Amino acid sequence: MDQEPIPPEFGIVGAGAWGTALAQTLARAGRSVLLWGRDATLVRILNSRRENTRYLPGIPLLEGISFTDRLSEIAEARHAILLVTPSQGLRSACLHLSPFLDPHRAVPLVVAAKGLDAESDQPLSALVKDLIPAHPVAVLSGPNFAKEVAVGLPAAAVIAAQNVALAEKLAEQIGSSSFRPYASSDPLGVEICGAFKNVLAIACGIAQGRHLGDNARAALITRGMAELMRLAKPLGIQTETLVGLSGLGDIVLTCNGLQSRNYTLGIALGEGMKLPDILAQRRSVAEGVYAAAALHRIGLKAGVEMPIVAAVDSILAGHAGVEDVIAKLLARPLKREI
Ligand SMILES: NC(=O)c1ccc[n+]([C@@H]2O[C@H](COP(=O)([O-])OP(=O)(O)OC[C@H]3O[C@@H](n4cnc5c(N)ncnc54)[C@H](O)[C@@H]3O)[C@@H](O)[C@H]2O)c1
Ligand SMILES: O=P(O)(O)OC[C@H](O)CO
Repeated sequence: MDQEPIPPEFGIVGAGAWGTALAQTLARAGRSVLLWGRDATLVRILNSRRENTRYLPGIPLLEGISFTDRLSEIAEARHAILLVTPSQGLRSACLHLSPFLDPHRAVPLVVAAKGLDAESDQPLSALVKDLIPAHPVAVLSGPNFAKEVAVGLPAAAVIAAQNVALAEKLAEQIGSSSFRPYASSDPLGVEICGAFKNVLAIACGIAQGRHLGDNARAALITRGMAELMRLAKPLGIQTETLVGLSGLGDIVLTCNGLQSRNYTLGIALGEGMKLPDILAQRRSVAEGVYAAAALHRIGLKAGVEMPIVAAVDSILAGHAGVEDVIAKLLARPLKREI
């Protein structure tokens, strides 16, 4: 008699660079993983070549990973389901996944995308909770370029959940000798940091593209941190989160790293390219393009001054040119540092 196949320990929704890298790190930790991609052609390539030729070319994928284009199979995952679509695709991914989930088993859902829902300005974990209320939700974030994680270079991340025991359990299950997740009880803080760093990386890229120098980048990063600290207060975000892996850690990485899609998008803007032309040349997502407007609105609602976020938003929306925005930022009245 044929035996029923054992469901995978982890399901991953989204076969882009990060979903694939997370599958790889889980497989390296000895976990069984099923990776879902919505594009059947890519899934066929993944199955036949065991390489994500589109989003993570040149990296052989480990044996513990299987691939599917059927979301129903992901719902069987025993430990957790990682949600790794771009932020603006998460709503539809949840709506498609939800009917297959068993609310009585309530497998944890882990948001590994970095952004905010542009329809509601909600953090993604809140969106998932709204759409799939019976399941516990956690978030995974930190300074992690997909390619480095995929080849097994050392990296650290943070896993946050309101119930910190869940975050600790997931950290145990996901961690390995090359990938160290730290647990946190501040999912909102981790998500706001993850969205914010992408916007700041675009600002730093613009400065780089305009050849404004290293001093300007250091000033932008530091004043960006000041904006984040101001926003953190009314939102109730823990200070430790701001200087943790999802905050300072990811800002250090993304605002300097030529591997960053947000930073390089900023460079192209600074060099004078138009946003639609930059986006048309890219296959991969640059989340800061969507997060800037949402964060700007969140700042206004909270009564918090966020000049760098506002500047990036106005450039991306085509309301102002790069030169004007830079001149305006530099002409702001002098004030106390804090
Ligand atoms: N690439 C990285 O280094 C990295 C690291 C950490 C976090 N992240 C975050 O992970 C998320 C995904 O990024 P990525 O790098 O994997 O993106 P990517 O551009 O490499 O791939 C995105 C994938 O999502 C799929 N997709 C797009 N819309 C979808 C939808 N509506 N439903 C289902 N699938 C959809 C695409 O087909 C593609 O497979 C982003 O929020 C990003 O900020 C990326
Ligand atoms: O390429 P980016 O700019 O999306 O950055 C990737 C990761 O978020 C870095 O932590």
